[in-house]
Amino acid sequence: MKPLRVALLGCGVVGSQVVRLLGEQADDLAARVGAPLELAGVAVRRLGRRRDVDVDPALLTTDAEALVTRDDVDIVVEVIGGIEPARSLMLKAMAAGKGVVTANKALLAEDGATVHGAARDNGADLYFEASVAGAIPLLRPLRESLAGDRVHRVLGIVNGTTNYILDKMDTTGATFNDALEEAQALGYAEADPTADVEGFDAAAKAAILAGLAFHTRVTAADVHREGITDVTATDVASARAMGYVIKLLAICARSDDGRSVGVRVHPAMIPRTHPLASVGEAYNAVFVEAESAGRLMFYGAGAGGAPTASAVLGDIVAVARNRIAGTRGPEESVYAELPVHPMGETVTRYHVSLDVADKPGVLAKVAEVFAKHDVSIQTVRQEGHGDDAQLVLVSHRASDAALSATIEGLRELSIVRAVASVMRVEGEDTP
Ligand SMILES: NC(=O)C1=CN([C@@H]2O[C@H](COP(=O)(O)OP(=O)(O)OC[C@H]3O[C@@H](n4cnc5c(N)ncnc54)[C@H](OP(=O)(O)O)[C@@H]3O)[C@@H](O)[C@H]2O)C=CC1
Ligand SMILES: N[C@@H](CC=O)C(=O)O
Repeated sequence: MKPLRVALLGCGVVGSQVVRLLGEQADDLAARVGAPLELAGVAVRRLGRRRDVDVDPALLTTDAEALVTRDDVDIVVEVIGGIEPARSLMLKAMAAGKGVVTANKALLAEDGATVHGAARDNGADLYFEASVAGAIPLLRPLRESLAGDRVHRVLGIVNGTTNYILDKMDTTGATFNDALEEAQALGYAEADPTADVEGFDAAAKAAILAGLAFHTRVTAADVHREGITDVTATDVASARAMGYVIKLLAICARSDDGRSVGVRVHPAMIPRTHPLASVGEAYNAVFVEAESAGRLMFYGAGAGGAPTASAVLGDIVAVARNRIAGTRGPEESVYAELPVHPMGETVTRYHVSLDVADKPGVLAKVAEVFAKHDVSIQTVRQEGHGDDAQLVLVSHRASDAALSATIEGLRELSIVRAVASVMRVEGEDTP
């Protein structure tokens, strides 16, 4: 059988592992696909750079544009990252009739409409399993296995770098910066790690997940996003002391009436007994709650070269099989135009620590502010005395707007020296 030829765009952390797997597993892949898979070329930025894998120098090129339209190329794999030139190269490849595989969540979340539109208009395959949660097969189940169900909520840990940092801060007392450096050295972080620690990467993944789960269009700009740069060692330690752990969560949920969706990424305290609490290192875990299927949990390596390359290879095999069979994979299924509601309308709970004057009447004044905004207090306790006195409160569920107005009100109280920390609490009532 005639080989299927793969053009690889990018040979960094992920791309080098794609090259390795294509070489090491050539016989098995040929047997599974029904034809050999051959590398037609590898586009990079710097030809002379040392790589984690041996690449035949004759395959390397800096002319990615020429590579993606070559007649002898069947499948284009984009693992460059970022918006341009990745988008133009993928559009060119699809216009030239190639099947495309990508791990590029930033692009899909920013301009999925253009990329999916090009796949539709050109009758081209577009597979992107590696764009969310690394090795975990998550998008295919959402796109295909759950296509007959109604998904209500998708919730989980979708960024390996921030999970690695928070886990190390919690379990070894590592500093934020040391843990981030380790995550970078291990190949988990984005080229610009701000994307990880400020929550942009998780927000892009949340947008992709929400779009697939609810058959609607969600872009990164629609996602409420908070990163982990404000999470301090003290926050981590006090969460631990109270039986919680801090995780960066992505939460995509239909509203109760089903007419809108909420999509948010922020750090949250979850009880240590919650299944997500034990997700350590750069692992990811995602719950999907569907009407008939009930609650499903997906867990595995969320970042890193080899795990991500595993997902890329799965997509290459799918595209290759489609080409041999003369079929196409699933098109994007966007039929519901569900607005994304503002974060203020989302119902959450807050954990609040206040540095307060240690004198009678303080609790009453604080409680008055909560009551003014119609927010009910679930628990309250005092820690420390005198100059070290702190009130630690956990609210019942209320709209995020009411909760943030409560915090503003507390800041204005003269008996509150400082709002020491505010963190959302998740996972006590639901998984
Ligand atoms: N790392 C991970 O754990 C995961 C990454 N991803 C996604 O995979 C993609 C790749 O990530 P990763 O491998 O970590 O990134 P790297 O930065 O390690 O690799 C990027 C590669 O792209 C090449 N490149 C950059 N610009 C160009 C250009 N203009 N033309 C041709 N080649 C170019 C670089 O070339 P050169 O080597 O010469 O500099 C490099 O080989 C991103 O979209 C990322 O979000 C998804 C899941 C997990
Ligand atoms: N930087 C990302 C890589 C995988 O998507 C992460 O840390 O999760």
